[in-house]
Amino acid sequence: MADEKDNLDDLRQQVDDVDARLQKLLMERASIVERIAGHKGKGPVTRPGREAQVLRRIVERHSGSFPLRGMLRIWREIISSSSLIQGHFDVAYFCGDVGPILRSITRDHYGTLAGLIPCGSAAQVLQHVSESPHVIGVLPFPQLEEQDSWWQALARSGSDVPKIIARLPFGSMASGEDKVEALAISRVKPEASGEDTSFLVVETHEQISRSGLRDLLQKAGLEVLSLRSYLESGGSTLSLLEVEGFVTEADKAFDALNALEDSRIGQCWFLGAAAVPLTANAIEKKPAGKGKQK
Ligand SMILES: C=C(O[C@@H]1C=C(C(=O)O)C=C[C@H]1O)C(=O)O
Repeated sequence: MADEKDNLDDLRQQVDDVDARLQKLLMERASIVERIAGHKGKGPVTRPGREAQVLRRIVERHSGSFPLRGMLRIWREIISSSSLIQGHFDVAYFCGDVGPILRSITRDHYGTLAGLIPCGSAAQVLQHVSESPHVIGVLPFPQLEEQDSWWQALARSGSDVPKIIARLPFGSMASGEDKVEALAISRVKPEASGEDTSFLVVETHEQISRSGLRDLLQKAGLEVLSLRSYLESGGSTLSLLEVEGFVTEADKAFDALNALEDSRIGQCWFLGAAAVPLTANAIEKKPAGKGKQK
């Protein structure tokens, strides 16, 4: 029931006033971003770790009836537009089996203005990203026991080898498509967000069970969250491991893994790291119902 004191025209005037304030604040934000760009120089325009922190704070602060998913979507748009103020970037995405879904996940995350490059194969995505630090790649999250997966191509050393930098969707924005996940790759180094998982590839020369490999990694201080293996033609096995935390080549855990000196273990590569996405639970726990909040 409308409050008698509320006059409809007044209320609309109040909405218009809030809109004007919001727009002014966004313009003010943009001018601060321009100053940040001045400090960054030629540094990367998108910073996935920092972006995750910004979005997590949105969730923490949220209350009231405005749907949190909508709020997160608005902020993704703000962040991507802010990145584009600083410099151009394109996003090459794989339009294979889950192509239309990957496209909408990519668009949700990188916003209306990002240039999208549809690619018919993961190899094409990798090529675009390898050739330019201004291209981000979006690829399907590797499935268990998938034979020919794109991550094997990242198990190489060198500064021009793309790394995993983000996991999408971050805020479960694409409703109904949440089950499809993707990983973003870039030539720009991954950065910690404070709550991350890392991706490693470990080569093994002899038969070693999944639990055996998990135990070995635990000895090196690495908590394995998931493991996908692929038998190479030469007889060795490459395993993609997702481990808890932000673990890079420079990390002690990585050294410890190399120092195990277990003859079954061959080379190890750091593939990158990604901020842990917001769970549906974290988003839904913020009530969107009327009148529940002060
Ligand atoms: C403003 C920055 O650049 C980008 C835009 C951000 C934003 O709008 O909040 C956050 C991180 C970067 O992706 C920054 O690096 O701080």
